[in-house]
Amino acid sequence: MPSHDEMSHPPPPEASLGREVLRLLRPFGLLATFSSITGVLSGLGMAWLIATLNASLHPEKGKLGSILLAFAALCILVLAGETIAAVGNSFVGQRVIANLRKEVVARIVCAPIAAIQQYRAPRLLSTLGHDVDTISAFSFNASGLLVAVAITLGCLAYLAFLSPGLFLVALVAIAVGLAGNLVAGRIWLKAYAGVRDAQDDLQKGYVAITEGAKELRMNRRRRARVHGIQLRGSVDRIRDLKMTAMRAFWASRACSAILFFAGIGAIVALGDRYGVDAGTVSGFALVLLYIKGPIEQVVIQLPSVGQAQISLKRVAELSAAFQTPELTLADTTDVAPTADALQSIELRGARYRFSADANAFELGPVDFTLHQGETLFITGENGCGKTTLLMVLLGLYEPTAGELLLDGAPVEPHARDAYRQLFSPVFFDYVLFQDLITRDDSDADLARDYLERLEIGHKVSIEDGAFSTIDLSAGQRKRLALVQAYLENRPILVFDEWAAEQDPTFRRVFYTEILPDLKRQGKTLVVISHDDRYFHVADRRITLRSGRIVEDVRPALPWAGVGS
Ligand SMILES: Nc1ncnc2c1ncn2[C@@H]1O[C@H](COP(=O)(O)OP(=O)(O)OP(=O)(O)O)[C@@H](O)[C@H]1O
Repeated sequence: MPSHDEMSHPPPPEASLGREVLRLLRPFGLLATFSSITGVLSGLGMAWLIATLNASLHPEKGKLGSILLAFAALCILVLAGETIAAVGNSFVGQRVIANLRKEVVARIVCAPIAAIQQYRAPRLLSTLGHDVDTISAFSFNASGLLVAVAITLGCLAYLAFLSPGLFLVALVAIAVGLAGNLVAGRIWLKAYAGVRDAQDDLQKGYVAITEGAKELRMNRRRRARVHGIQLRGSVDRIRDLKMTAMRAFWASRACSAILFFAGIGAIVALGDRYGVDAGTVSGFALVLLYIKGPIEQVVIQLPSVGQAQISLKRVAELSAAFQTPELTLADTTDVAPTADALQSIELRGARYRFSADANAFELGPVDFTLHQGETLFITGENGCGKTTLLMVLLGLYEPTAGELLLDGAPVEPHARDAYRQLFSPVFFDYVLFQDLITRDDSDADLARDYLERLEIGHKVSIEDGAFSTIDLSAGQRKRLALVQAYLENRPILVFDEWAAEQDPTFRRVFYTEILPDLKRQGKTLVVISHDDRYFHVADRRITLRSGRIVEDVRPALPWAGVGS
C-alpha cells in the first residue's frame, strides 16, 4: 500500500517515463542499482569476451594459453553477472508491478465518486488492465535494455580501438539502420495510440454484450450495431493498426539487417583494399555479427518505450482526475469506530453542479436541517435532484458551494469518511455483497432473525458469515440489502426508492411496520419515495423541483409550511 505521501503526489499528466520508472524503482533502489550495474558490467564483459575471442583467432606466439584462460574466466564472469542481474531484476520487477497495481487501486478507492462516475467503468478497467501492465512490463524490461545498450557501447568502443577508419564505416551503417528504426518507431507509436483508444471501445463492447445480453437478444438492430459495428469494428481497427505498426517494424528490421551485412561486406572489401590486418577485419566481422542481437533487442524494445509512455499518460490522467483530499480511505487498517450519536445534520446554502457546462443540472441552493430521530421523506418528479441531494447529504458529492454541517460544525474533507459511517444507505442502484460484516456470532443470529422478519428466511440462510445465496428476485435481493443495513446498526438509515420492487403487501409492511419500528429504535430515517399513499408516515417531507426545495411539510402538522 503506498504511503499517503506518495498518494498525494501522483504523476502529472505530462510526467516523463524516465522519472516515473525511477519513482517506481526507488523503494528497491539498492537492489535495482546493484542488478543494473552487474548487468552493465556483464554487458561490457561480453564486449571484452569478443575481443578476447578475436585475439584467440590470431594469437601472438606462445600467448594462446593465457588468452584461452582469460576467455574462460570472462565466460564465467559474464554468465554469473548476467544471471545475478536477471534474478535481481525479476525480483525488483515483480515488486514494481505489484506496487503500481496497489497504487492505482488505492487511487480508485480514494477517488471522489463523481470522478469515478465521470471516468466510466470500461475506461477504468482498461487502464487497470492494459496500461498498468504495459508500464509494469516496461519497468521490468528496462534493465535488459540497459544491458543491451552497455554491450553495444562496449563493442563499439572496441571497434573504434581496432580501427578508427573502419569504425566510421560501421557507424554509418548502424546509424542509417537506427534512423530507419526511429521512423518505424514513430509509425508504431501513432498506431499504438489508436490501438489504446480502440481497446477502450472494445471494453465498452464487452460490457454491452455481457450486461446488456437480454436487451441485445430482444432487439436485432441494436445487436447488429453493438456486435456488427461497434465490437467487430473495434476488433478490426485494432488488427489494422497493429498490422500497420508491425509492417513498419519488420520492414525497418529487415533494412537494418541488410545494412549490417552490407556494412560487414564493405569492411571486408575496404580492409582488403587498404591492407588492414586480418585480425582487425575478423574483429569487425565478429563484433558486428554479435551486436546485431543487442541492437535488435534495443530496437524491439523501442516500441515498448512508446507504449509505456502512452500508458503512463493514461494512468497519470486517471491519477489527476482522481485527486482527493480524502487519503485516509486507502488506509485498510483504519476501521474507525462508527459514531453512534448525533444531534443534527445541516445543509447550508448547499449547491452541487455536475459540470461547468451551462446546461448541466444544478442542485440548490438547499438549506435544511435533519434532526436526530426524524423520519424525512424526499419527494419530487423524476430528475428533480432527489438522489443528488442524497449524495451531498451522505458526503459522497462535495458541495460545489455552501456547507455540510454535523452538529453545527462543518464536515472537513479529512473527517468526511468518518461522517459517512453514520449512514447505512440502500441506494437505488445498490450493490449487494454476499458476505456479511459481522462483529461476532450474535450478529449472525441477528441476521437470521431479520431474514425471518423480512419473509426471506425460507430462501436464504447465513453460512460462514455470508448469505447462502444472492441469486434471487429483485425484490428479494433488496430485502437482503436491508438486512445488511440492519446489521450495520448505524444511527441513520437511508432508502432510495427501496420499496419500488416490493409487492403491495410488503410495501405496506415497509412503510407501516419497518420504518416506524426503526424510528422507535431511535434511528434517523431518510427515505426517497414516490409512494404518496404512505407520505403520512414521514415526520417531515421535502419536495424538490428543478434542484430546489419547493415544499417542506410535516404531515403530522398539516399547517407547517416551507422552511426548515
Ligand atoms: N452523473 C451525472 N452526470 C451529469 N448529470 C447527472 C448525473 N446524474 C444525474 N444527473 C442529472 O441530475 C439531475 C438529477 O438527477 P437525480 O438522479 O438526482 O434525480 P432524481 O430526482 O433522483 O430522479 P429519479 O426520481 O428519476 O430517481 C437529472 O436531471 C440528471 O440530468
